[in-house]
Amino acid sequence: MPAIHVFSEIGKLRRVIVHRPGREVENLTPAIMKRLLFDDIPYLPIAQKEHDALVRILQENGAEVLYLEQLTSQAIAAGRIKSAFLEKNLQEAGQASGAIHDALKEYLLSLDTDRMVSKLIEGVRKNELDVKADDLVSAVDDPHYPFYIDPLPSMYFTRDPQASIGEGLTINRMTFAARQRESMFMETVTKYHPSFARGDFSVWRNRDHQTHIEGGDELILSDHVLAIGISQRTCAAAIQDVAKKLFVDSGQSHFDTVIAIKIPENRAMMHLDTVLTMVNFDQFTVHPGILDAGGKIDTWTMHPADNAQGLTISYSQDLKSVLKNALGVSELDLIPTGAGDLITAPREQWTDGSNTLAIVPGVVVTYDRNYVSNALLQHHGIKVIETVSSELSRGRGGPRCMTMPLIRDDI
Ligand SMILES: NC(=[NH2+])NCCC[C@H](N)C(=O)O
Repeated sequence: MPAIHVFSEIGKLRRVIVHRPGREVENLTPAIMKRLLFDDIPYLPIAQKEHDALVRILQENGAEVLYLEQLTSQAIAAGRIKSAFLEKNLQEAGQASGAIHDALKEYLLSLDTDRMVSKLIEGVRKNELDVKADDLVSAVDDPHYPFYIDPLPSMYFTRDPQASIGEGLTINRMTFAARQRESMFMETVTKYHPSFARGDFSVWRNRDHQTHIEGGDELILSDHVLAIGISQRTCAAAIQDVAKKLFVDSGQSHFDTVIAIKIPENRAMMHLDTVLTMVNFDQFTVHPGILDAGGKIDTWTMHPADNAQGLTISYSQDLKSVLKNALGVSELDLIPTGAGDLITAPREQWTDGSNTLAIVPGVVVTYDRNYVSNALLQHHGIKVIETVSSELSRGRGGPRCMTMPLIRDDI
């Protein structure tokens, strides 16, 4: 089996990457949480229990669960790149040189590799180090700001900084500075981890770009169709870039259809998977808030072509018929989040009621708190496995965001 094999959103989940929330979450304060993309501070011991419960569900249903920080640490050991990995992190964390850089480097290198990797995620507080500021960079450092290295509290949403597509992945340039370092970990894994050493996968797009794309916007609808959100986090240029790459490398990619779907740019709906996820061959959850009064939404479908752009584009506002055509199904069941109720829909969308993780066709993992959406899914014949969600949901992501599939069975 190649290192990556994901040709659907719903094929039986076999191998998946997660990150158990750690002390980075306890490094949030009201003063910095907004910038670090949190609306509240999760209670860590409960968040960890909830995360462990999610992992157990995945394992009991036949998935192998891998932890991103362990993979990173193994990759660093295999590549003997501890110092280089640290240096790159320091640079991107804004500590490229000077006395602070030197003190951080000495301190972090003295830790064993596992601990160093965790520490780069948790963040480094100023009171952990004793720095003699004998250079300008260090002298002008703001003494009231508590961190030398910011925490990465969104790290448990492993879906976003990297996303599998077919037998490859995108390693993403993240939109906000708060998350930019996150994709460095998977970049290192794909370069140095023994499980990726056969090179039997493609990097469709790496993190060295100026335009942004995030995995929450990347949906694998079938073995030849992708849907990608144009959103707060993903721009048209990046989508077109991925489409071209997939079309040109068609020998390896199989993908001949990319549907760009424009969703509102706001905090609650930062990615396509917060408002639209696939739960079965012909069934999706959809947040009614993305459709206008006439039930319309802007979509552009791209196919490969022998022209200067290398692709054709067709525009439509009829999401249902676009999806039906692309998937070759005669009927499509769009199941509204919160049963489409004026209050329940936005409330449950806020806690990721639309963010389902399919583990086989027709079986999804969802947060227990979104009980109206869950009941409706069941009513539509979907088997719903509920997972506990009081604290995890405070990070604004659900079961799909917290899981990055590496292998799914074909359907
Ligand atoms: N695929 C997703 N919807 N991910 C949710 C990410 C939440 C994270 N706090 C952020 O704002 O970036």
